[in-house]
Amino acid sequence: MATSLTLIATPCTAPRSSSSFALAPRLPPRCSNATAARRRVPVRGAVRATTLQSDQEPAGSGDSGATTTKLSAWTSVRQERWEGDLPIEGCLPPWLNGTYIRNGPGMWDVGEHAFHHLFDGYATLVRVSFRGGGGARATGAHRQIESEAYRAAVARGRPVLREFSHCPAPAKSLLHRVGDLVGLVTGAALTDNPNSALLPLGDGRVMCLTETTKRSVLIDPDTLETVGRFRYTDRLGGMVQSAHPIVTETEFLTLLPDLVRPGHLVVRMEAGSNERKVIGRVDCRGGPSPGWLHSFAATEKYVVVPEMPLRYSSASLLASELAPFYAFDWVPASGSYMHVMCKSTGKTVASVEVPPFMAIHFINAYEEEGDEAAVVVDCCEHYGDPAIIETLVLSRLRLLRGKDVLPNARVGRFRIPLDGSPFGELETALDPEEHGRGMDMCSINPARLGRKYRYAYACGARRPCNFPNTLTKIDLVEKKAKSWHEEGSVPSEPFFVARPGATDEDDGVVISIVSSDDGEGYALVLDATTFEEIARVRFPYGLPYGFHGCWIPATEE
Ligand SMILES: CC1=C(/C=C/C(C)=C/C=C/C(C)=C/C=C/C=C(C)/C=C/C=O)C(C)(C)CCC1
Ligand SMILES: [Fe+2]
Repeated sequence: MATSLTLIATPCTAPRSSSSFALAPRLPPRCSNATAARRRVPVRGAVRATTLQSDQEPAGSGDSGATTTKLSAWTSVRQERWEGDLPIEGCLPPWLNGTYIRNGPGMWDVGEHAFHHLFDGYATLVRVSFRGGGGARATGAHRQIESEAYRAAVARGRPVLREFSHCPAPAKSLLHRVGDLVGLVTGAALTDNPNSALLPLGDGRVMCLTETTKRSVLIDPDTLETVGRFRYTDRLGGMVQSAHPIVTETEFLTLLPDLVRPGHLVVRMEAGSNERKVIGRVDCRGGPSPGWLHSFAATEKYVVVPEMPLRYSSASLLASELAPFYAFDWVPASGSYMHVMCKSTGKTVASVEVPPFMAIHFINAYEEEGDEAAVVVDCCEHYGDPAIIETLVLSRLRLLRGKDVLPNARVGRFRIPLDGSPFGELETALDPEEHGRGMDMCSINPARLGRKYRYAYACGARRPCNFPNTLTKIDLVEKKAKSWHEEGSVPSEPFFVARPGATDEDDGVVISIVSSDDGEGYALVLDATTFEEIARVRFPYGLPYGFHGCWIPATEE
C-alpha cells in the first residue's frame, strides 16, 4: 500500500469531520499555505438569473429536526457565475497542480417554474484550480452552461424543452401542434441540458453531455465558458446515448440505444476526431425497448452492454407525456441481461440472463482468464428496485432530511462466463453495512480502467438519511470500507486524482465538493490512502449538489 509521506498531512486547522478508521492524531506539519481565516470573496462578473432563490430560506428540515436548514445542496445556484480566490485550510500536497471541474444540475428554478426532479436542473459547472506546495493557492469558479435548453428557458421565463421529469404543455394552435409533433419525432423537442458527464477528451477538448444526442457542448476549462457545440461528422442517428462515454487518451467509446429496433450500437471515436465509427450492434433480449443505459463498463478487450428492466418508454418520448418513471417503464417480466462485445471484431461473445438488477452507475470491469474465463463487472446496484429514481425528487430531498428513506444499495458484482453458458451471476461484493447500505456516485483510479482493481470511491450512507451523506473508500479485496462524514453535510462524488509517478492504486487524493448544514460549501481533499482530510478550500457560499467531476493536470510552466 502507498505510503506517500509528503502527502499524508493532517490539517493545519482542526478537522470537523470524522473517519471510521481515524488514526492517532499526528502533529500538523508546518504549512505555509494554510489560510485559516475565512474571507469573503467579492462577486465578480455576476449575472443574476431571473428568479433565483438566493436570499430565500430553502424548504427542508435539518438532521437535528429543525424546520429550516441553510443547506445549499438542493437549491438553485445564487447567481449565473462567480470566480475568485479560495482560502485554503490544511495543506495541499505539493504535487497537486491542476484543475478539478464538476458538472451537475445547479438551477432548478426559472421564472415561476420550479423543477420537480434532481435530474432536471440546468447544468452548473464548478471549478477549483489547485497549486500545491510552498506557494500553495486555490482559485475557484462556477458558471452555467449555455445550452439551448437553458438559454430558451431564461429568455421565456419557463422551460421550453422536455427535461427529465418535465414535459412542456402542448401547443394551443393546430399549426403549433404539428410543429410539436415534428419536434417529438426528430428529437428536437428534447433537452440538450448537459448536466451529466464532463469529459476531457484525449485531444484537449472538454465536452459536457446529457443523454439526448441532440447536442453536446465544449467548454473552456479555465473560464468555464460554453465555447461551442461538439459536432459529429458521422451520420449516426438516434435520440439517446449513454451519459458516460468511456474516454481514454486515445479513444472515446459509447453506446447508442436503438429505440426503434431494440438494441445498442457500440461506437468508437478516436482522439482528435469528430467521427464515431460503429464497432458492432447488440440486440436486446427483453422488450419492448432497451433498458435505460446511463452508463456501462468496458474491459481491455470487451464492451459490456447492460440490459435492465427499467426500459425507455417510446410512448412517453413520442407523446411528450410522463411514463411511470418519467421517461422509463419498469418491466420486471422482461428480464435482465448482460451482453459482451469484442472491441476488435464487433462480435457479441456472451449474452447472458442475470438476476434482476437496477444500476445507474457502473464502476469498472475486468477479464478473468483461465479455465473459467469470465468478465467481472461491478456496479452501484439498487437491489433490482427503481425506487432510487423517486428518492431523488427535490421535495423529498428537501423535506425528508434525517429520515431513513434512502433505499439500500450495494456493490453488485456480475460474473459473465465466456464459455457460452446462458446465465451470469450477480453477487454482493462486500457487506453493505460497511458503507451504510447506501452507495452510488463512484470513481476509481483511471489507471485501473478495464483492469483488475482493488479500490472504489463512492458516496455512502450514515443512517438515518434520505441521501448519501458520507464518502467511502471501498476495498474490494479486504471487503472493508473507510468513510468520511460530517453531520448534516452532503458531499458529492469522491473523485480520485493520482499522485504523478504513483504506482500504488490508492496513492493520491480524493476530491469532493461538500455542501454543509450551515449553508457553506467547500472542496474537500482527502488523502486517498488513509481517507483522512488533508485540506479544504472554501467557496464564498454553498453550492448546489453536482454529479461528476474530472481532473485536468496543469501544464508545465
Ligand atoms: C433519458 C432521457 C432523458 C433524460 C435523462 C437524463 C437527463 C438523465 C440523467 C441521469 C442522471 C443525472 C443520473 C444520476 C444518478 C444519480 C444517482 C443514482 C445518485 C444516487 C444517490 O444515491 C430525457 C431528456 C428526459 C428524455 C429522453 C430520454
Ligand atoms: Fe452519472
